[in-house]
Amino acid sequence: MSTMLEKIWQAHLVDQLEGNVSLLYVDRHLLHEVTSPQAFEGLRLAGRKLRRPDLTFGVADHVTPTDPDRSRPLADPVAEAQLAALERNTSEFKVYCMGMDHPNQGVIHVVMPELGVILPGQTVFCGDSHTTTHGAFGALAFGVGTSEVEHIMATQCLPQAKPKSMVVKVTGELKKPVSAKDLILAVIARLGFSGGTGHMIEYQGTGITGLDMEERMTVCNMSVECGAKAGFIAPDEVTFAYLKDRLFAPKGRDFEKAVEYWRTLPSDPDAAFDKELTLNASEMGPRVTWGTNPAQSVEIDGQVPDPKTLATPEERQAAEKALAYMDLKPGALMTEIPIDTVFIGSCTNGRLTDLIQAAELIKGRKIAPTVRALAVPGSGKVKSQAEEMGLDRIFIDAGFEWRTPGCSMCLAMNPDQVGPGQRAASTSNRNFQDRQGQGSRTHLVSPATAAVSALTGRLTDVRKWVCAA
Ligand SMILES: CC(C)[C@H](C(=O)O)[C@@H](O)C(=O)O
Ligand code: SF4
Repeated sequence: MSTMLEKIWQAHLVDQLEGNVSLLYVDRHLLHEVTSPQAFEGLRLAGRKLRRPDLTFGVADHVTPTDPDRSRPLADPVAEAQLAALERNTSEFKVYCMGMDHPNQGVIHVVMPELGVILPGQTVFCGDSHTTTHGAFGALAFGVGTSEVEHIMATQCLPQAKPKSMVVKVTGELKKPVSAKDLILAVIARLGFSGGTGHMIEYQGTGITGLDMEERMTVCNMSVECGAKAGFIAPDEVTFAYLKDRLFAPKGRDFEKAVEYWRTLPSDPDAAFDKELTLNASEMGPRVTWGTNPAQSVEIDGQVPDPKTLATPEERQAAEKALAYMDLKPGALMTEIPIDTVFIGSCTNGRLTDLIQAAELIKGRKIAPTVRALAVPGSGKVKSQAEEMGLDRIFIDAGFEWRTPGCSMCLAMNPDQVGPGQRAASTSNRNFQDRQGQGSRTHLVSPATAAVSALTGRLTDVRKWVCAA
């Protein structure tokens, strides 16, 4: 009668500390250039060794420019220092690291799964909130702070209070072109910006088991956006097939033995959860955010809500503030909102299937002359696979910029930014004030919605587009 959370927690329990705090063993520790330099420095100052370099993996992504010209030193001295520190530290402490020139370099949450670094039943931590992505494999995975990064480096353990459990049951199946991104935006809208706080969400139901691994990663990636500690999905045949033969995954007989163990991980059918939510995937349409947090979304054929109609004073106040920042009027049709920037990429939607979906819609067409559009593969592997399929040509011929891998326009830590007052349709996961650049306005959407919106120059209902085409 255990949940998957209890099973994985129990299997990693090193010691029970005071209160509700457990000391957990860490199977995978992921590092990037923004949150690791200080932790390495702390380790060095304390004269400590890195406990398990073999369980630690690094990659350059956040400040890495996506310009194909990657000459060093970078123009931004802070970015240069962060990248140089990552390279120096991982080489000194003997950590496998994909620096800026490594062929597999890319966004950490895209790169690690595709190399088979992440396996079901593992504990996976990283100084990055979207570590929740790896829950797609049935791993207990979430972001930690820089001091915790240092703690893991030194001990390979992490003290943690056990979160509460929540099950989100998604019945039915998505009706294409409605996507996993629309699904998770709908879940977050239902739960609210902090509705998941203190909980670990397990996603269940046909709406989830029908998704491929890339779609499951999109769902788990955004779990943190409703305040949840993490989200995860029980491993199944889809998971095992994805992992087989990946670089760091077990091979041959070891793989079979691992699968036997992985099959024991799913929550028992009668396991009890602290909280439960049910949604029907077949009723979902494409979604778009209108506000400045990812819970503020409606379906694309809807309207900007009137703050007065919202349930609580907090929601009303947040909506008023958001609409002022976004320069939107209550009642405006979402499909009448013009956009000038389109970003397809990030750890939410920078994988091969995301690029394929977008490319199918723009093939042989041109983006609106008022739009700047970026297609940014999430990793070197995604980029080369996309290029083998000729997707780069489709994007370039349509007027997109085809970039090299990195976090890019997802956050304003590198040269890809949305200007003040500009409005973007973005496949990333956060629409906070100034997120994509000072004064930038972000509408979170799926790759399909981003693609058709690039063509029309306004937020567009991909269902109508598919019918018309
Ligand atoms: C820079 C990093 C610490 C941050 C995170 O924790 O998520 C970033 O990846 C983000 O998406 O906001
Ligand atoms: S792509 Fe965006 S959300 Fe993902 S790790 Fe990079 S900055 Fe964070």
